[in-house]
Amino acid sequence: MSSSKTLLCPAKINLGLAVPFRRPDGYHEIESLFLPIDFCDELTVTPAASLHLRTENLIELSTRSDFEAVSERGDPEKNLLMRLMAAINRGRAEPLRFELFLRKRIPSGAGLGGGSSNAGILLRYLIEVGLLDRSHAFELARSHGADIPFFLDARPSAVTGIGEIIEPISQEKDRARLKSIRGVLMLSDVVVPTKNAYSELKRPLQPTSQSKAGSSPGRAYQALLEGDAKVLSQIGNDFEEVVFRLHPELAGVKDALLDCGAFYASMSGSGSAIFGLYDRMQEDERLAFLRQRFPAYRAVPFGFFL
Ligand SMILES: C[C@](O)(CO)[C@H](O)COP(=O)(O)OP(=O)(O)OC[C@H]1O[C@@H](n2ccc(N)nc2=O)[C@H](O)[C@@H]1O
Ligand SMILES: Nc1ncnc2c1ncn2[C@@H]1O[C@H](COP(=O)(O)OP(=O)(O)OP(=O)(O)O)[C@@H](O)[C@H]1O
Repeated sequence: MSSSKTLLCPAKINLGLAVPFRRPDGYHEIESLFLPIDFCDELTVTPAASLHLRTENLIELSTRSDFEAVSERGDPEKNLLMRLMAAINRGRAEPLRFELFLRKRIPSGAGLGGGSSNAGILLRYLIEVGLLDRSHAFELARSHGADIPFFLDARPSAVTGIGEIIEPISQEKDRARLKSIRGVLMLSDVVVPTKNAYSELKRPLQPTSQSKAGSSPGRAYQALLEGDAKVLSQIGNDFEEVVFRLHPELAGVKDALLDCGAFYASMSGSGSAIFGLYDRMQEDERLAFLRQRFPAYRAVPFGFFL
């Protein structure tokens, strides 16, 4: 392996996210439809004399400082990419040495899985070039973050367990429909630490369902393909209740996305990003309206990453 390779690291959104209970290990069981989107970071991997991280921070929000803290301008050893490489190299006689150049667009604390995507895409690349076997990569993914296993093969999937049970759900015949859907992401300076969001749910230890989301990923996916707003309106994200209580303005953003024609709108993951899904029409007008109404937010158009 001598040349460099640039890899896209897609963000994900959750269409429906149910959290029925807490487990004895402190993690929570989830049930969600994960959809990768074409809002991406870019990771360039180049063989080098030493292992190091170089970054370009393209996050246009105050939360850009969270990423600065884990860049070469802060403490790069805290970056998930470097933590993963350290774990891989601990088990090798000859350490892997790369320059990892990350162009960062996906904000942290947004529920978009940005850091997890960087990690999953790097692991996938190392599998592809024969430097890591699949089962070791999966174990590293699982042990470094609940969202990372999904990004080893980022495609529309029903995700359960704590995030490690992943069933790809889309078929080739769905492609045209999925491509016809346009989304808008509303990004803000609000950071929701994932750990706090889970503990605010106050879920019981035993597997009795307290979820309000009623999220069946299969049902959510069918309704998405059919654009069935009625079924989709019954599919929710359990985190909205606790996050909207702390940040009521986010509920207003979701309502505005629905008011301007979304057939579905929701918070992603544990927040704070809010997304709306639209049939492909009047995108420019929609973005102009949202940007004028919410000047403190970034309205980012997206499609699915297929
Ligand atoms: C909210 C989601 O984005 C939904 O897709 C994910 O569940 C979050 O996954 P993540 O950010 O990769 O989470 P991790 O970095 O592994 O965990 C952060 C913290 O969130 C809590 N956590 C996370 C995932 C999970 N299924 N149950 C949890 O209780 C744990 O307290 C954990 O210490
Ligand atoms: N490569 C990385 N990209 C982003 N954040 C990183 C990275 N490595 C470490 N971090 C740290 O991880 C924290 C969480 O970042 P991440 O991008 O996973 O956001 P998130 O919105 O919490 O994701 P989730 O969808 O899992 O809720 C950041 O605040 C940052 O300190």
